Amino acid sequence: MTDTPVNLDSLRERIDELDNEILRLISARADCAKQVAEVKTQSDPGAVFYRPEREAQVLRRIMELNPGPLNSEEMARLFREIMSACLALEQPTKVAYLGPEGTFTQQAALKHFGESAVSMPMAAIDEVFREVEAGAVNYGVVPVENSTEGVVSHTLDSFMDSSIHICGEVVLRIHHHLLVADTTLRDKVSRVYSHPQSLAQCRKWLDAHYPRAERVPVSSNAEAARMIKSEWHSAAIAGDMAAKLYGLEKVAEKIEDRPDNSTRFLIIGSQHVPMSGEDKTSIVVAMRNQPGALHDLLEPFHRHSIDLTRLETRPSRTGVWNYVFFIDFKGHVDEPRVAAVLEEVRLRASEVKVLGSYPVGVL
Ligand SMILES: C=C(O[C@@H]1C=C(C(=O)O)C=C[C@H]1O)C(=O)O
Repeated sequence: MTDTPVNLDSLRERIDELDNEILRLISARADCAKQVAEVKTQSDPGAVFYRPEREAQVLRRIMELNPGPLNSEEMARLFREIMSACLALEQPTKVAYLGPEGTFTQQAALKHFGESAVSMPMAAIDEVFREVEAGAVNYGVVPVENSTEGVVSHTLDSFMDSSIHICGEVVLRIHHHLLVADTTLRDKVSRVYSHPQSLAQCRKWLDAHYPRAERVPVSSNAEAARMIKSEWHSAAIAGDMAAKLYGLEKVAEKIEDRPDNSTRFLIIGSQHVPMSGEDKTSIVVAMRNQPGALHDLLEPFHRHSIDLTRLETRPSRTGVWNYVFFIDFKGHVDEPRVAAVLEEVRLRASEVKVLGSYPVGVL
C-alpha cells in the first residue's frame, strides 16, 4: 500500500484533532474525579478515595462498550491508567507488595492499581500484612495460588492470625525466561537460581536443556536476577520486570512448562468492599475432625446453587481444630442467599471467618 503525502498529512491532522479532544475529555474526567474526592471528604474527613467496586464497574463497562479495533483488555488497561492518574491527583494509593523490586507481585500491583500508585517492596508476606494492619499503606498485594504449582500456603496462614480483609484479586499470566548477565559464559552455566515455585514451573524445560545444572532456590526471582550479576557460571529464571531492572539478557523466552501458567494475587486492606455486580467471597472455616465434616460444610453451598471456585485445606495451628478450610465462592456477603448460606455454615462449623467479598478480577 502506498500513502500519498497528502493522505498522510490529512490523517495526521485528524489525529491531532482527536488528540485535542481526548486531552479535553481526560482533563474533564480528572476534574470530575477531583470533585468526587471533595464530596467524599465532606461526608467523611478520613474517607478512602479508592473504591474497588466502582473501578471494577468502570472497567467492565468500558470492555462491554468497546467498539474496537483495540481489544477490550487493551482498552481497559488504558482506562486503568486514566483512573490511576485521576486518583493520584487527590491521594496516590500506597501499596505494599512482596518484593524485592522486579517481582511478579510488583507487576500484579501495578496491573491492579495502575502506574500512578506508590508501590513499596516488603521482604516477606507477613511484612505486607503488618504494613497494612499498621496503616502504613492503603493496600497490600500477595500471591495466593499458581495454576501449575498450587497454593501459596504462607499467604493463607497469614490470614489466620490477622484481621485483614481481601479487597480484590488480580490474575497475572506468568512468563519465565532464562536470563544471563553480559559477563556470563553461556555454555558454562552450572547453576540456575530462582524462586522454588518458578523452578518447579520450569522443571521439564530445565530437565531437557540444563539437566546437569544445580537448581538453587532463593527468596524471589528478582533476587535470583540480582545474584547472577556477579557469577559468570550462573543463570536466573525470572520475568520481564526483573530482566529489565537488572539489565539481563534472555537466553530462552517463555520457558514455563505450561503455556497457561498464571498466578492469582490478592489485594488486602481494611475496607469492606460493597457489591460490584460480579463478586467473589473468601472465607476460612474450622471444622472438628469427624466423619462427613467436609460434606456437611459444602452441602449448603450446593443447595443454594452457589458456585465454589476454590477449596483449600490447611492443618490448623491452634490444636483446637484439626483442619481449616479456605473457601472461595461466587457472590457477595451482602446478598441474601450468601448471608443464608453463611448462617447455615456457622451452625455446622466451629468457627467461620469472612475474609472479604470483592470484585472478580477484571484485567
Ligand atoms: C471517582 C471516584 O473515585 C475513585 C476514582 C475512580 C475513577 O476515576 O473513575 C473510581 C473509583 C475511585 O477509585 C468514585 O468513587 O467514583
